[in-house]
Amino acid sequence: MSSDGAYGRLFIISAPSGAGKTSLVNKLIAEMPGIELSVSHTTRPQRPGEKAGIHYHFVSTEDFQGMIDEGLFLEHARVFDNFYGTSRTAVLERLAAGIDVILEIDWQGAQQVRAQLPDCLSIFIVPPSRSELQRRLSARGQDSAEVIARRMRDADAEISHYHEYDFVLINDDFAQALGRLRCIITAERQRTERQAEYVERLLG
Ligand SMILES: Nc1nc2c(ncn2[C@@H]2O[C@H](COP(=O)(O)OP(=O)(O)O)[C@@H](O)[C@H]2O)c(=O)[nH]1
Ligand SMILES: Nc1ncnc2c1ncn2[C@@H]1O[C@H](COP(=O)(O)OP(=O)(O)O)[C@@H](O)[C@H]1O
Repeated sequence: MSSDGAYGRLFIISAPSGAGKTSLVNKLIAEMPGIELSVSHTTRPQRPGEKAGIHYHFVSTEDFQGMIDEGLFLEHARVFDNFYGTSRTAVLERLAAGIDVILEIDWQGAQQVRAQLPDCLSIFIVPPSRSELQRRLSARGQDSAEVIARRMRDADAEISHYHEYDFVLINDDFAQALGRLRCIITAERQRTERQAEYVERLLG
């Protein structure tokens, strides 16, 4: 718990690959104090430009399985033939310290987190169109044509879970989508139960 007695809020962000969730979240975190991104573990190969411990904790399938066996994941899932998971202690310690945490995870992970921490707030990001999604995946220039084709094939399956989320954001104009994301986080921080201690102190 933080010095004012409040736990951090947990935000889940999901989107089909290439919709822009990492770009939006990185920008948000850079400009907003008190909110951090959870760094996932993955068995996927490191992309050029990605840094271990910053973008992901890159681990072998054997080590990932060991972490599952030890119960170290809050959630984990197989996505595009690789494993991804969120460290339980890293998230819970930050929430207990009053820091808001963002999880960038897929719909399977989102379901697992909601079942354990129902107070979390989840946001689904969609691209303006399929063709723009394909264009962004290609323009990112980090995946082979085969990997991009696989991600496009799986996009519909991810998007079909949009109704399980509290909010849906269309990432067409970047600045507008970022503004809307900021609004959701800010509104959540103003919830009555999160301000109650402050107001009670004011009342004496
Ligand atoms: N369940 C779960 N999904 C994750 C986690 N980390 C990333 N993902 C999802 O894995 C998918 C692929 O991520 P990545 O390989 O980084 O590709 P990108 O989304 O195109 O940058 C995305 O849909 C992510 O939301 C995690 O810790 N848990
Ligand atoms: N609103 C936007 N308009 C145009 N390009 C965007 C927008 N949002 C993100 N992008 C670009 O699309 C690509 C995919 O974005 P990224 O954040 O990596 O997606 P994700 O994390 O969802 O896979 C990147 O090259 C990024 O710069």
